[in-house]
Amino acid sequence: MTVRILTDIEGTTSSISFVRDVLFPYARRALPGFVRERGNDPEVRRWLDQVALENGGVCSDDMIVETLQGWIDEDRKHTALKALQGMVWDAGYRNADFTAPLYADVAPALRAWRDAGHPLAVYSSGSVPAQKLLFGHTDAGDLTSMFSAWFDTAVGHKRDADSYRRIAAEYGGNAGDILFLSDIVEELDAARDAGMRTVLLDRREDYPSPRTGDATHGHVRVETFAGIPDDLLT
Ligand SMILES: CSCCC(=O)C(=O)COP(=O)(O)O
Ligand SMILES: [Mg+2]
Repeated sequence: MTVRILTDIEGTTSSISFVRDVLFPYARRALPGFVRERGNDPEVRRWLDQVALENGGVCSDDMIVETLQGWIDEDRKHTALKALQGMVWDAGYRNADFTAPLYADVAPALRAWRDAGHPLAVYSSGSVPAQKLLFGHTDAGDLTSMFSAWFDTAVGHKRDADSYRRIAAEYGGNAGDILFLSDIVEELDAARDAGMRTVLLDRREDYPSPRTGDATHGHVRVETFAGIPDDLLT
């Protein structure tokens, strides 16, 4: 039996501050120009129309942009916002406005797991195109080829056990042979309810006060990928 690894991004492979202080403000600033230039592109329009619908239907593009900026400020994990953010970040990565910093332990661990035969996959609220952009432009180079599967909120929300059941069905193998890595205990609870193995990433840079005891909800807790116990990988 081969253990398959499924990893979250924000707070797990990359710092929360990169997402909140670099990616989100970039999207917030770039959205008005992006909607002006690409708002009639059907792939963009369908998401803008979805936002308008949630706002009662009839909405100017300026109102849609304001709504989206409000959702960014609230860190809403809305599929339309996430799809649009991915398109906006595309220009940022291509123009080298930023690269994606990974925690130093991440690329070596991913390589070691891949070389040991563990399939690797991502599950993030960020859209699959945004995930591929991030792993394609890391400070450790383009890591996209390491991953064999990518999941976003198209399978459901990350605190819902059914999302993990759907991932297990698509990713292959039994849920019990999938190890999910995340910094959010509620996501780990949902993965465990679906039968997956779980590890809580409790990174000091993101969480200055260690989460121990009851705060771990009984999930194995580590501070880096290097600390993940071998028995969870066999
Ligand atoms: C795919 S990178 C952008 C991250 C993002 O938009 C986000 O909401 C992070 O969510 P995660 O599920 O990775 O914690
Ligand atoms: Mg996270």
